[in-house]
Amino acid sequence: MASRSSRQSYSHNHNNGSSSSSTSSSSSSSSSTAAASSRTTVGHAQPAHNSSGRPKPPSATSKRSVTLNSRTQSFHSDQEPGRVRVAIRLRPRNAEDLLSDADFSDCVELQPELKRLKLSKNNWSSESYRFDEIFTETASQKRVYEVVAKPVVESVLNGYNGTVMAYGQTGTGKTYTVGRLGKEDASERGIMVRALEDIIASTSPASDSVEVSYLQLYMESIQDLLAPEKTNIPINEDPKTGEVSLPGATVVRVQDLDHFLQLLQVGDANRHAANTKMNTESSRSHAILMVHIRRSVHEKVNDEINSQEKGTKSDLFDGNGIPIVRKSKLLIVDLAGSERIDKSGSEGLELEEAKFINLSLSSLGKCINALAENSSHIPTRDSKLTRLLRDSFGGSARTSLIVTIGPSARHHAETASTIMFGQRAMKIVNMVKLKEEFDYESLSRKLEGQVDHLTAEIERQQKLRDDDKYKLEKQLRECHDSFAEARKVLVTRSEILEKENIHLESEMKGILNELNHQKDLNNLMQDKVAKLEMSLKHSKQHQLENSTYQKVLADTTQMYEKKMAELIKQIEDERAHSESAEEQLALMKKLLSEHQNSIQGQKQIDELTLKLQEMYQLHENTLSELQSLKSENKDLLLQKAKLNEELHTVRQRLLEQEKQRKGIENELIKLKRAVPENENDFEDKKSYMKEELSKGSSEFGNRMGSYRSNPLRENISGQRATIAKICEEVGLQKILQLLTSEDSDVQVHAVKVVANLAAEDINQKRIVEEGGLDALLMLLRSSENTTILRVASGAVANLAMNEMNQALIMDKGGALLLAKTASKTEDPQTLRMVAGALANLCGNEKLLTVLKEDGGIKALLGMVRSGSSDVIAQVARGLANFAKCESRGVIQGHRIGRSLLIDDGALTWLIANSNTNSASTRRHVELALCHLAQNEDNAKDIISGGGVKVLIRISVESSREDIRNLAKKMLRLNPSLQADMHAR
Ligand SMILES: Nc1ncnc2c1ncn2[C@@H]1O[C@H](COP(=O)(O)OP(=O)(O)OP(=O)(O)O)[C@@H](O)[C@H]1O
Repeated sequence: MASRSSRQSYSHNHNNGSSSSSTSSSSSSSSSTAAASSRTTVGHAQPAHNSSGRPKPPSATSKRSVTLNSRTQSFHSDQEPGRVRVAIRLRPRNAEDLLSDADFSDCVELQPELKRLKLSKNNWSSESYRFDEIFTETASQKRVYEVVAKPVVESVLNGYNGTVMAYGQTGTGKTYTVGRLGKEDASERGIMVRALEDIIASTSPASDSVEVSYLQLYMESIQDLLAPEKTNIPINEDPKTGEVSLPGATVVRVQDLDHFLQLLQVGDANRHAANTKMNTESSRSHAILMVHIRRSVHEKVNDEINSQEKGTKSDLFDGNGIPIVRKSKLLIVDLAGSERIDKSGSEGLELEEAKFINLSLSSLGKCINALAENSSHIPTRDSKLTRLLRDSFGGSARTSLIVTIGPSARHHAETASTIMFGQRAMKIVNMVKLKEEFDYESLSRKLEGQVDHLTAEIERQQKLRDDDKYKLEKQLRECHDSFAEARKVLVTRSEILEKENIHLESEMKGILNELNHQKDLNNLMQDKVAKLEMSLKHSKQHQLENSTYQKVLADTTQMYEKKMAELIKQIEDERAHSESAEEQLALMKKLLSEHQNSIQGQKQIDELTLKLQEMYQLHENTLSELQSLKSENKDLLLQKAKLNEELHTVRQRLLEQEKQRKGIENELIKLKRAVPENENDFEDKKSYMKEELSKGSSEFGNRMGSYRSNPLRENISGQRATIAKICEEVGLQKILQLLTSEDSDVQVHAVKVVANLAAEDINQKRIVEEGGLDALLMLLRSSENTTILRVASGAVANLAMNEMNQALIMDKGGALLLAKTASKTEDPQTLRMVAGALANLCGNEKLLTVLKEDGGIKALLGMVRSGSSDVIAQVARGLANFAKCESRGVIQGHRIGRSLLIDDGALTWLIANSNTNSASTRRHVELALCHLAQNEDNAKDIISGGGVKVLIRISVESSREDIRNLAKKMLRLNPSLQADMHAR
């Protein structure tokens, strides 16, 4: 139930929808509609409104839109979005009604079409009431669900909290309406099952979660119906949001409807039911089903919100599709019966139950009255039920109430009060709020996923690039190799060609020379032939002229002709030779040109070079591509780093939020728990342990064992650890400053913390160094507060355990102050602390004289007046310490004279209390007497005080063997005591 301040700004008072008539039943239309319209104009949260661009609340689910009939819509009309809706359901007559109400007269008459109910007091008077819906006894479970609960369920699916509750007298059908499992007949299913059916159908297990807790509130104790051993579960109320939660309750994630049915069955089996006279199946507890829905909001919606709320969200989230979750809670409550105790005939435990039920229901009624009347105080804290339902009435949830009534006139009074309850509830207007938040967890998961994806992508690209690079380098190497090979081949070939060329050229030269020679010869022959022809001509002339010579001439001619033929043949041969030489030359030339052609290989080299250049270019390109990929890679890495940073920021925020929340919770708890209630126990045990340790008692080991396992000790060490942590966080200096605070409460807490710190050896030095001892002594000097005096004395006692501090305490007048404190208080706890402190100081041999002068011994002895065995035990311990130090001084030879204890009357007290019942006191008294007996100078007083007899008894009867032996030794070694013994 919301606080008055928040509610006032949203709600508006509403007229009662009832009208009464005396002789006839009138269906007065005192208009709740009119009132409702006035309510909606008063700045209501308007969840149905979509002007803000937010998803339209309660009327539609995002996954499965469920069509509502006109009656459903009017029940949850958008006109009054936050008002608590109330429906009446009339149970059919049962066998008992039929038996008891012989005349079948009903006290109620339903007018469902008018949404009115007439309640007849008697035959002549009735009252008419208007409700949001009226269900007759024939109304089906399905219709009841669809009208009353389904709109709430849809609203919850859209991110609003919702409550559906059944209220009514025992046996009127609350459990039937709300909790019926309907295992055999699905049409019988109640609201819980139907609600979960819809929720499961409208959510996706991949992105959403549906979790349930099932509890009962029985006799003001919340019990987990899914784990019945969990009882008394505390209620947690968020001081900021007012959200109510039960951190100790079992929360089960629902897998499917069968799973939920199983859970419900287990819960129902555990539900405590006691029979009453009115209904053998009566539920004596309030059953509460809590359904927590967490839904991821679609990206689109997210974008819409981002665009609507630009500037309000951090840049980090802009355009990134940050997941948003809607968390909502549905409460389905089956209240225990609202019958009157006297009428139910309850007795014994059932009477007690009924009282608790009445307590919770009546405080629910009070809250509803207060809310309906716009009261400034809503008494939500009166019962656990109202604390649990704090948010359901006047809070931020959408609430439907189904009021169940029976028809019988016998229950007129209960029915009337039930109806009035419903009427008042109708006036309450809630401030329905959408609860959306960034899903930092899934954002974190999403970012992690992105980072992983990017990392894998970078690695993949890097690998691809490495592969490409490797391939290109390989190709390049191969090109280089083939280029070098080709070059080598070309060089060899060109060398060979060169050589061949030179050879051919020289051969050609030779042929040319020969040809020229042949030509010359030819010319010569031609000249010769020409000359011969000339001579032949001349001869022929001579033949003519000289016939004698004709024959010779003929012979000569014949010879010359022969010779000419020979010469001609020779010329032709030469010609042929020349031709073959020319042919050879042509061949040579051809060969030469061929060779020259082969010189074109050079061109191939050039081409290859060109090709290589191209490949170089390609390589260059690849390199530049590599370069750009590298820079892309760099960008990706930068993006990754940015995402990591964002992830870190988000995690930090999550941690901070969590830390802040825990910090606030813990601070309170810490402050409450910081100081153990009974630190004295610890002190006792600690000094006891120290003492026992110093004696090396064998039985101490056993005791120590049991002490270690003592839960009190564990508790105290836990508290000590908490205090040490606080000290670490707050700082000792600040805590010590608080000792001087003007607020005595603060002083009390501070001195308790300091006392606890002082109990630990490791803290004592620091406390003294930082002025803690001065502050504690100041408190002893000035405070009148018993607690402060007690705890400060305890703290001084703790510090006085440390030998280094003992002289300081004495120097600063600690003994005087302790003595003064002892004289001004009668509080045994304080006296015990003071006695403990003085007893610790008594253990320092150097301080004995000053301690006595400052009145320490007198103060010790004075404190026995309290009669407290704890105080007396400390006194005895102090005297034993004192006597022991003295006897040590006597043995070492630097102390003479009788004991300082004797003047102050300690010996007399020791002798008188040597037979005390307290084992601890007795042991210390025995020890003190033994040590006093060590000093010959004390003998006279011991003898005169009757101490010899006591020492003899100690030597025989002491429970401790070492003390018996010590007493025997003293009696034997002290001559005066020996003499006295013999004289007896
Ligand atoms: N509308 C209904 N139709 C048929 N039977 C009904 C109807 N309402 C209640 N009953 C029957 O009446 C009996 C009492 O109902 P139920 O146990 O639900 O009452 P209740 O209000 O929850 O009682 P209690 O407060 O004691 O738990 C049951 O047997 C139930 O089946």
